[in-house]
Amino acid sequence: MSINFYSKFFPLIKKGVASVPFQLRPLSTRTDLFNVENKSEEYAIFRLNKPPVNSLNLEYLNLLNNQLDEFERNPKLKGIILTSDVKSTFSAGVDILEMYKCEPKRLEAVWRAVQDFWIKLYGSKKIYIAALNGHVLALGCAIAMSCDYRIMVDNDKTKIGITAVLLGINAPSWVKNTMINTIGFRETEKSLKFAKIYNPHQALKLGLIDEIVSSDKLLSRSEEVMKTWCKIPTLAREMTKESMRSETLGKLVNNREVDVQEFITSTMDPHLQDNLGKYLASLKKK
Ligand SMILES: CC/C=C\C/C=C\CCCC/C=C/C(=O)SCCNC(=O)CCNC(=O)[C@H](O)C(C)(C)COP(=O)(O)OP(=O)(O)OC[C@H]1O[C@@H](n2cnc3c(N)ncnc32)[C@H](O)[C@@H]1OP(=O)(O)O
Repeated sequence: MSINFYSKFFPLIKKGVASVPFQLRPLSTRTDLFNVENKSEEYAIFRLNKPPVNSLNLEYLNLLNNQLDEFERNPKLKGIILTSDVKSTFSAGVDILEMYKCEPKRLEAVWRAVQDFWIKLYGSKKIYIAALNGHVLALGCAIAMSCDYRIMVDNDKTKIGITAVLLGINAPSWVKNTMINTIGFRETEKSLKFAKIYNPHQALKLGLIDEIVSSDKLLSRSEEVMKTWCKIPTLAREMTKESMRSETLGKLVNNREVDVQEFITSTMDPHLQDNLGKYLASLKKK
């Protein structure tokens, strides 16, 4: 069995690795919009920081995609804890302003960047732990589900889920598949069909998250789990992850154009545009 999982799906990245020798990275990387702290050679903490809700627009997705590539290029790095510095929100998903009254070319670029992000994250050989400090909605939920493990703060007001259907959106098949692989077919069907939003205890019961901790323990517990997992034989862990995920991953990798066209067609639909306008207004009114 091939163990070269990442390069199988990212031949260009593979080419980059082959032509650019690995260089030692600085201890941490800080931009205005995220922060990477290398806790040891083996793992890093990756904090999203785009207030007010870490919404994902094209520029931010491109920035995050570059950072995922950066992680992938570091052979010593085994795992990443993905979290957010924004108070009470992990991510509210795609920036709705990218979808409302949008230019088709820009929308296409946004969706390709969303696909890239999911393919890189879901297809990574590294260990990703989602440390969910706050709300985890829509694409934010798909991102969390694409990690290997989810730990969420114990706060009844914190929400996790995907409510696409309320706006007339049929979630893309790779989002559905990611959810099916996390909580099973029946619960996914109920969750998406009825736009279910869960608090942490409901999500834990469902298996949508794996642990709940108090907010002051979120990072220490995530690091504890990460350290344990870093001790697992790397090759076997990577091969297991590949064998568990390659089928689902391949379904999007081999079907990207159809997925792009479906997204553009459904988003440009006047009825959906109308819904998005009302939804945006309701968010602003609060
Ligand atoms: C629209 C499509 C819905 C679902 C699609 C789902 C799945 C399909 C998967 C693939 C496609 C993915 C698409 C998406 O991800 S679209 C994004 C959908 N996201 C949401 O529906 C979340 C909306 N936000 C909220 O519910 C709340 O903001 C949240 C996260 C619970 C935080 O609440 P709170 O702390 O009270 O903050 P505010 O609501 O006051 O928000 C502050 C500020 O941010 C603006 N904002 C919130 N979310 C978004 C967003 N996703 N995009 C752009 N802007 C957003 C909000 O309007 C406020 O703006 P203001 O100017 O008033 O400060």
